[in-house]
Amino acid sequence: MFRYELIGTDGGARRGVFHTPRGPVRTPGFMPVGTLGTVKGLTIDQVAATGADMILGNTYHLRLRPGHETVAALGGLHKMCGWDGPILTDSGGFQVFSLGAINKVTEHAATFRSHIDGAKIELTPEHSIEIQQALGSDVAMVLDHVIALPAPMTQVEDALARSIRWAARCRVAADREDQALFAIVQGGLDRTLRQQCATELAAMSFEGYAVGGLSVGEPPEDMYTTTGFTTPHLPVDKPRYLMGVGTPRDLLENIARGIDLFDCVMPTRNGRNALAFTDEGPLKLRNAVHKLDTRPLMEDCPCLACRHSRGYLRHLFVAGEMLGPILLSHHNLMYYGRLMQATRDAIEAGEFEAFKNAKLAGWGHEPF
Ligand SMILES: CNc1nc2c(CCNCC3CCCC3)c3nc(N)[nH]c(=O)c3cc2[nH]1
Ligand SMILES: [Zn+2]
Repeated sequence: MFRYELIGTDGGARRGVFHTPRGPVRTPGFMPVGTLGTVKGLTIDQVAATGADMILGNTYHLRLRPGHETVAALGGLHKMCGWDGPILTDSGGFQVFSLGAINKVTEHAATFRSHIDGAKIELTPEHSIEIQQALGSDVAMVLDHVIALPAPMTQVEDALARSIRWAARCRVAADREDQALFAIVQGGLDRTLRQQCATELAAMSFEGYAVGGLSVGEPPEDMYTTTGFTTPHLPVDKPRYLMGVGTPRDLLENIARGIDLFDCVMPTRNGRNALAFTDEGPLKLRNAVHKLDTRPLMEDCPCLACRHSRGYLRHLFVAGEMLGPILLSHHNLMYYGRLMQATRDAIEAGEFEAFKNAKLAGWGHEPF
C-alpha cells in the first residue's frame, strides 16, 4: 500500500517518490496546510495547480469543528474537501501545546480546553488515532509530547520518553491497512537524545519518520545542525518529514541534510499578509515602492497573481479587497511548488549544491 522509492541522491539530498493508495508523492516535496479542510482562500483546484501532491489536515482543529464524526458523515476529509490525492493529518500534539487553552499532560493523555467552546478534551494516543481514522487521511501522525525550547534537559528527556511510549500505543491502536502511520522524532537540540530517539523509533517499523520539535523558535542554524545529526539514524527506505518548516532557505538547507517532505503555513499565512516570495527575496506589497510598478511578481510564474501588475496587487491590499490574499496565497504556493520541482530536477542532474547556492544568492540575506 505504501512504499518509498529512492530514485537517486546528490550529496545529502534525496530524490524519491512516496507511493500511496491515492497516488504518488514526489520528493523533495512541500505540503500545503489545509488546517480546517481548506487551504485558506483557495479552491482545491487552485491548490492542485500549484503542483502539490499531498495536503495537510489537522486532528486538533477538525476534532473541535466540525467534529470528526461530522467529517465522517460527510464522506471523510477527501470527499468533503474534493481532494482525491493523498492527505496527511497531524496528530494534534503540537496544536494542544500551541493553541489549546492551557493543558495538562499525564501519561494517559494531553488534556485541554477547546479554544472554541471551552469544552474539556482528553487527547489520548488512542483517541488521536480514532480521529485520524474517522477523517480518513492517507497518512496519520503519532501523538507526541511537544515542549517549547529552550527547556531543561530533564524535561526534554521526559517528553521524549513519553512520545516513544505514545508512539507505541498509536502503533497498536492503528488498524487501518489503507492509512500509513508516521513516527515523530523528538529530543530538542541534543545530538545524543535525537540519535537515541531516532534509533528506537526506527526499530518499531513505521511507514515514515518525521523530525519534530523544531521550528519552535530556535535559530535556523540550530535547526539545520539538529536535522543533520538526526536523519542519518532514520531508515533510508522510508520518507523523512520535517514538521512546520519553513522558509525557502530552510527547505533547501534541510533537503541537503536528507529531508524529503515539509509543511508550513508560511506561504499561505504570509500571502494573506501581503508578503510575496520571489527569486529576489520577499516583497512587502503594501510598500509604496510598488505603487506604479507594472511588472508581475515574477515574469515566468503561471500563477493567478502574476497575470497582474505589482501595482494592482498593492492596490488590492491597500483597499482591503479579498482578492489580494487569494492571489498572493496562490503565488506563494506556486513559488514553493516550482521551487520543489526545480530542486527535484537539480538532484536528478547532480547539480543540487550549485542550485542551492544560486537560490541563496538570489534571496539575499533577508530574515527569510
Ligand atoms: C511551525 N513549527 C512547527 N510546527 C510543528 C508541528 C505542526 C506541523 N504542522 C501541522 C499543520 C499545521 C496546522 C494543520 C496541520 C508539529 N507537529 C507535531 N505533531 N509534532 C511536532 O514536534 C511539531 C513541531 C512543529 N514545529
Ligand atoms: Zn506568481
